[in-house]
Amino acid sequence: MTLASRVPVTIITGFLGAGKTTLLRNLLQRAAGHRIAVVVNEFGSLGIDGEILRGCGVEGCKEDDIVELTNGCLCCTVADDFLPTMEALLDRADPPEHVVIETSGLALPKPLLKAFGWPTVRNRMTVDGVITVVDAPAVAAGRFADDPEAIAQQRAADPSLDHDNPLAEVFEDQINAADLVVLNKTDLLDADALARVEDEIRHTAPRPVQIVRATEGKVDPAILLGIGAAAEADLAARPSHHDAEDGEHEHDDFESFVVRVPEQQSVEQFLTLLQDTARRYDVLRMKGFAAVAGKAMRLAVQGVGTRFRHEFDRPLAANDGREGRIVVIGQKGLEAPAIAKALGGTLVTA
Ligand SMILES: Nc1nc2c(ncn2[C@@H]2O[C@H](COP(=O)(O)OP(=O)(O)OP(=O)(O)O)[C@@H](O)[C@H]2O)c(=O)[nH]1
Repeated sequence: MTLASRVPVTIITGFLGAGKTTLLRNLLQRAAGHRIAVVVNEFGSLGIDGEILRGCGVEGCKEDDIVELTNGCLCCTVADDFLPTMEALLDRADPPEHVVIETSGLALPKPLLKAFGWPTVRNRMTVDGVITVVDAPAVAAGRFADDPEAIAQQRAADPSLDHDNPLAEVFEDQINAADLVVLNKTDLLDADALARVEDEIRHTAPRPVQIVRATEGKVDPAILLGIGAAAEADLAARPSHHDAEDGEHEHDDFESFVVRVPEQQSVEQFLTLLQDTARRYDVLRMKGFAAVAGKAMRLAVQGVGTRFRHEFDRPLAANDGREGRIVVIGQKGLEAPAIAKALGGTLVTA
């Protein structure tokens, strides 16, 4: 295979709940007809993103075009899991024209970029672009900002300290790697606030970066695909906290677990319960499914902070039972048993 015919790969990154899966679903719908393979890596063990994408309803989008890597965070399992997956895609009788990778919301993209320099894929794939999806209202609310007082105190004790907020570190790495930033959820901010968020991103980025605004991840596929960045050959321009950490990074700052919840009496009560619990325990992300009394359809719920959405997404199968499951993700120290109790459920994994 000549260098010119290397398969382009687009990496979609962005913090938990920024809208990566929503953007990808939209892209698959609008780019129908192209042979796109999707690799999804999620933090939390329910495989919800893969299920959402499989249900995208796009004609010609085959089930085995969506590959889930659930064994830990992509950026730490590159050699074991990721590279063999890439090779298997390339070796298919009908290989994809384009590969899109959705990283977990906590992944630092740089180790993944580095993987494209490995001998087994170097001559066969090129990173067309890194797209970082940003949750505009979360930035505006200061989710990724350091507490200036706390950091000043901690720096006095440890001058090498960069951030006191682990979210700031992940956000910065994801912006640093970007060829394109999609500023998503613009429906939730006014023009002034959006302009401030854009300024903050430009200020964070180590080099000029293109920013496009979006709602519901709707961006023209022609903007997303075909950037032609060859990002794997341009690593020095993409500084990372991972560079200084000898290959380790701070997933220890975050944790996730699953809560089994009983059949719910009403959608409204359940949403209120989820919201109250997210607020009280400072949960970053919740997503999952539940059964509701008298309903044959499954209730899918998605929470980013205290903002929740829900839909009845598909009929419950006979073997689904009436018990639901919710993934809960937050910073280390989440009170898992208390959260499970607050949701009226049982803790499955901690
Ligand atoms: N208001 C609003 N909500 C949005 C928008 N885009 C996505 N969402 C919602 O935000 C939630 C998270 O979206 P996802 O696409 O699942 O986010 P993600 O980045 O894939 O999440 P993780 O994979 O868990 O990191 C969902 O409830 C979406 O419906 C938007 O533009 N506006």
